[in-house]
Amino acid sequence: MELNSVSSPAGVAAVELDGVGKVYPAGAVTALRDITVTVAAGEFVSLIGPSGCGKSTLLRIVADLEEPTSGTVAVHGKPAHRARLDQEYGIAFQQAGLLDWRTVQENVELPLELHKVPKRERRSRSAELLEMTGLAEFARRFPGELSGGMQQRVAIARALARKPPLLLMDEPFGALDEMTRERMQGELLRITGETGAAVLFVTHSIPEAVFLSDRVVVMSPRPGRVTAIVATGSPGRTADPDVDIRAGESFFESVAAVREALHRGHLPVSPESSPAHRVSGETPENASPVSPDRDEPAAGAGRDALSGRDIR
Ligand SMILES: Nc1ncnc2c1ncn2[C@@H]1O[C@H](COP(=O)(O)OP(=O)(O)OP(=O)(O)O)[C@@H](O)[C@H]1O
Repeated sequence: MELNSVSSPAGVAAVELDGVGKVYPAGAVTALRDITVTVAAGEFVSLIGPSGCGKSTLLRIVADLEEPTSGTVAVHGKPAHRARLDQEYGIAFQQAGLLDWRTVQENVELPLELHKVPKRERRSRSAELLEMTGLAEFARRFPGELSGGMQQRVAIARALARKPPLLLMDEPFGALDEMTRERMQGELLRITGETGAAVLFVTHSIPEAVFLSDRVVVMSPRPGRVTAIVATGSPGRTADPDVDIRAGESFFESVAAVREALHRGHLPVSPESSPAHRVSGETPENASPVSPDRDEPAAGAGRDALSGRDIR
């Protein structure tokens, strides 16, 4: 099927964040500080960090839903605002954001409608996506009749409708049961593998980040800074379908590396410590497996990245 998928300009990064900071005026909250990250065309990059460290804010800045206070943002070489107008990406955020008065099928077809894709093509594409997300029998239902997880799957199908060259996803699988979640992870990799789309993905799950990503960007507690990048090589994409990659030793090692980086990011930062590790332009090939932003080894007490409990 020939869809009007958007192609990424050759050699141009999908996302380039340079020195991005964000201070919310309400309460003068510094959410982000000096974030420099590049997502190459076709690359899968996850953001992981403790609750409130600014992951969603960063994604919203890329999507031009928030203005950065400092630094610059480019999406396929364009300023964020231009990229939004040109619909350079598909979005699937925590809140499904579906239109209540449209059926499931009509929600999925919305981006295609906006781009004047003929009806027959729209129908065939939405049918394919609803089949993939296990929602075929709910095509004519309305969002209010679905569970939260099902609504989330509709939002994912909609984000994929135009086969965009970039997907911005904020915990898209958070509300799904474990089996559906694993299936959707596999489907997402299959689809992005087929379309060559880059993905900037927010998750709280270390195994999910490792399974999906070429690189995992680890952030500190608020104000969010990049404290490490773990090159994981997208094990889910390269895996032999007959092998349970999640049970393998190298998968376990990557999970341990991200966990360790998260814990290190929780250690207090002294004013003398060096600035956050620069990651701009790093690729899966040249990124170090773990790139902490300080030289000191992890020592002393901190907070557990995921539970918020104290760790020793
Ligand atoms: N509109 C806003 N006005 C003021 N402060 C905000 C606003 N949005 C977010 N914040 C603050 O910015 C910080 C980062 O929030 P954000 O939602 O980006 O974090 P997060 O890492 O995505 O969190 P979680 O993992 O819990 O979803 C938080 O301290 C939050 O309270």
